[in-house]
Parts: sequence; C-alpha cells; structure tokens
Amino acid sequence: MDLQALRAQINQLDETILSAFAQRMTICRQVGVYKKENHMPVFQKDREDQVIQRIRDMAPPDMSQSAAALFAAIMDISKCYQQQVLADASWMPSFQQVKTLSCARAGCQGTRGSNSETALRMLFPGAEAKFYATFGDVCKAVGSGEIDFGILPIQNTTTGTVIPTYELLHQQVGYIAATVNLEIRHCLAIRKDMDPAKLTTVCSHPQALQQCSGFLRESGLEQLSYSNTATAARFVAQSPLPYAAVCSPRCAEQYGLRILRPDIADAMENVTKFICFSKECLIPEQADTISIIAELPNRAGSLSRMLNKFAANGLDLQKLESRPVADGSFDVRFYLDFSGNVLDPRVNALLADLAGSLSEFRFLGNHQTLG
Ligand SMILES: C=C(O[C@@H]1C=C(C(=O)O)C=C[C@H]1O)C(=O)O
Repeated sequence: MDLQALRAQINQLDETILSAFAQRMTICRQVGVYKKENHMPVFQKDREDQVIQRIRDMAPPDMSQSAAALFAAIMDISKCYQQQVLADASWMPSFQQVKTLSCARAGCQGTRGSNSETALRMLFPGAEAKFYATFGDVCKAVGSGEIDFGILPIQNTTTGTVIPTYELLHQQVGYIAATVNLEIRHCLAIRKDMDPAKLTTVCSHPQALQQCSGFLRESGLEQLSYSNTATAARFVAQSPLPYAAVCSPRCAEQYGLRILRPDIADAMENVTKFICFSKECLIPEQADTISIIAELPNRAGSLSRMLNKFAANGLDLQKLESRPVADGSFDVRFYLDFSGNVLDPRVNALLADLAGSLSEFRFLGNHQTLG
C-alpha cells in the first residue's frame, strides 16, 4: 500500500469536507439573521435531536456514534457562530466598567496579622480593614453594603482549592472584580518566655497545618485547628499553655512572638490566590479573566462538548473545578476560569451560547490580577 497515495486521497476529502463545512456555516449564519429578526433563541434542541438522529440513521453502523459526536461538535460551532450574529448580551448582569477599583472599606476573615489582611492591604492600601469571624460573615457584610469588597482565599499552590470559598460563590455572594496572589511564609512561633522543650501543641488554620505537614509530623506536636493563622497567634501570645502557632513572620512580630523555626512549609514556593468581590458587578478596564459556574447534564460527552466550545473560539481555559451539586446524586457543578473580556464579541458569543444551553449558568465576574 502506498502511504503517499492514501494521504493524497485524505487531502482531497478534507477539501470536500472543508468546503461543505464553510457552506454549512454560511447557511447557519443566515439562520442566525432569521433568528435575530424573529426573536428566536439560537439553541433549538428539537432540531438538533432530529439532525443527530438523521446522521445516526445514515451513518455506517460502526460509525454511528462517532458521526453523531462529529455533528454535535459542528452544531456547537454553528451556535457560537450564530451568537456572534445575534450579539445578544442579555445573559450578562448589569455591570459597570471601571478604570480602577476604589474602596473605602474592605473586609476579610480572621484578625489583624492574617494573610487575608496582607492580601487586603495589597489590593487597597488606604482602605479601612474590617475583620469577620467566618467567610460567610464576610459575604454577608458585602451583601449588606457594610463593606465595599470582601477578600477570601480561593486557591493555594500546595494544598489546592479552598472549598468553602467555592461553596459561597455558588450562593450568589456577588462578583469577583480582582484577584491577588500572595506569597505565603509559615513559621513556628512561640511566646518569648516559653521553653521550646516543653511544647506539646501547635495551632493554626487547617490549611496552614496541612501546608506544613512534613515539618509538623517530624515535630511530634499535637495539632489544633483554629479559624485563622492570626487568631492562633493571638491565642498563643495570650495563653500560658505550652502551645506554638503556625503563622506568617509578620503576624508573629505583630503578636510579640518569637520565631522558633522560619519557613516550615513543605513547598519552597507557596502562594495563595485571594478573590476580591463586590455586590455590584464591577469590571476593571484591564479585566482579563472570566469566572463562571456551569452545571451540565450527566450525559456522555457533555463536558467535552462544553470544553470544545472554548477551543473552537480560541479561548484559554485556566481552571476547571468540580464540586458536588449536593442533591443526593453524583452530579457535579463546574467552576471555570478562562482568559478573556466580556466586551470581546467571541467571548460574548460563547457565554450567550452557554447561558442558553446549560441547565445552570452563572457569571461570577470578569477580573484582573492586581498587586
Ligand atoms: C442552524 C440552527 O441553529 C442551531 C444549530 C443547528 C445546526 O447547526 O444544525 C441546529 C439547531 C440549532 O440549535 C437551526 O436552528 O437550524
């Protein structure tokens, strides 16, 4: 068999397919114009079911499944193409485009000296900082207008996702306007008059304890969870107990503690990303990342079909997180971050398509990394 000759045949067929594809897209564009004039949604499930059934019936039996997948992909491309014609942004909440984020009061969880406070100061050096007991309380304060922005950790390079923040994002806490990446340094800190030999226990936020698990395992110290690294440091500073805290060097200094061991984290590079969110949707002019929630039907290929739409529009996916829907099924909800700005027509087309075809679609913000 002659490989060159076979490839020449493939090339010819590709030309035929490409020409038919371009013709099909041109007609789909006309369908898009018709839908715009007649106020029809782009996605027509019944028609798609008919198209797929017809293809399955016509395809050679051993290719019925792959032909159906190919035509599902073609229709997904066609819908995004039509969305560009419609240029409908009704999926988008009302938003304000801003040059910079101005903030009088911002809030975070914990107390002074926490990493969250450092993130807050990086974002808004001149703002009044307010502290709350829980992540949920930060969200409530944003909702009531007590603070302009809430700051919550969302991801760490060592321990991964901060799950409670994702749960709150689903409960409509507002819109992400910015993120900031903070290099985290953990030290073991004790009271200045404490004899290190007498230490029995170490306290900190569970994520901090986890990020230092290697050192702490070796140390043999008992571990105690605290709501925050700074609350743990404050407790150690005020308590007569033989306890140490895992906190930042800045926090140890703030509470008058002695650094017994610096840099005890397992990973040399340890960075936490914080989100900054507000009640109203604010989009900085330089916003370059979009966050959304997408709930997909539990059907073969539904995730790959959605991801293909990003690829077909040349949009770079940065993060895909799945969390349970928590309804007794094993269904999951996806949280996606991808590069783009909502004012880009391609981005609008993709988001309009997702909003029109998913069982749950939520826009979480178009943000920028600051600091
Ligand atoms: C082209 C249309 O729009 C969409 C795309 C389809 C396709 O590419 O075949 C089918 C149904 C619609 O979801 C249409 O409505 O006919």
